[in-house]
Amino acid sequence: MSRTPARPDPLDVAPVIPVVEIRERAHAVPLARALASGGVPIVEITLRTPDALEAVAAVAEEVPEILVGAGTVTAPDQVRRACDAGAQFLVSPGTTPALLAAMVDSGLPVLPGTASVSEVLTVLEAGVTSVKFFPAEAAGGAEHLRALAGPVPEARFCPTGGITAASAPQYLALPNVACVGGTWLTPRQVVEAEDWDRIESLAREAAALAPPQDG
Ligand SMILES: O=C[C@H](O)COP(=O)(O)O
Ligand SMILES: CC(=O)C(=O)O
Repeated sequence: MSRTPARPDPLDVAPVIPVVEIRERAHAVPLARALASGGVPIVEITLRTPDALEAVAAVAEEVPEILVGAGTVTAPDQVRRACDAGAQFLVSPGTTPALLAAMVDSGLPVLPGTASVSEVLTVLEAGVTSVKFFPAEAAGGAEHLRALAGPVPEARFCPTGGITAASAPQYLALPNVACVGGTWLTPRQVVEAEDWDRIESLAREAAALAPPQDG
């Protein structure tokens, strides 16, 4: 009998989840390889570009050393398409009952987006404890998350939105933050120049921000 191997929680892979918009399909595989070589074996490809699902599929197929997820999942029908493409986790910027149900039903690890205590409670009610906090800087930053550690200690966060290499450590120091998300590892001009060495070096710096935490 074959078994589907358990997939790691995306929060436990690296201190940073790189959030990537793929504008050229051919960039997906070398970019993923550069992140993994730099010590960040995880990437969230946002479903914001025409080639995003094919990029997810290419990375899932050709870069087994990285965990590839689909981000910007905003509607239930995108969940099936992301699963069919081979996504290994799903990320949404926000949460609705229908979207949350579809994400949970997928059986994949999920990172639903929240910006309020009520949204966090909704996600916890669905049995999900890995939670995205978006848009982190605009929605209250590290102070917001520090305030949540008392009333909802079971929620583990990946704050995303406006975070940089300079601001990441203040989030990573919080007990309820497992990792942060951000685009700073993959600047658009660096990707367009296909400067994969630079991406690898940015990943190396990000990997050194903090060790991955145990589940
Ligand atoms: O929407 C964009 C990402 O979720 C975060 O981007 P950022 O790290 O550039 O703020
Ligand atoms: C905001 C984000 O990272 C997403 O669109 O999933």
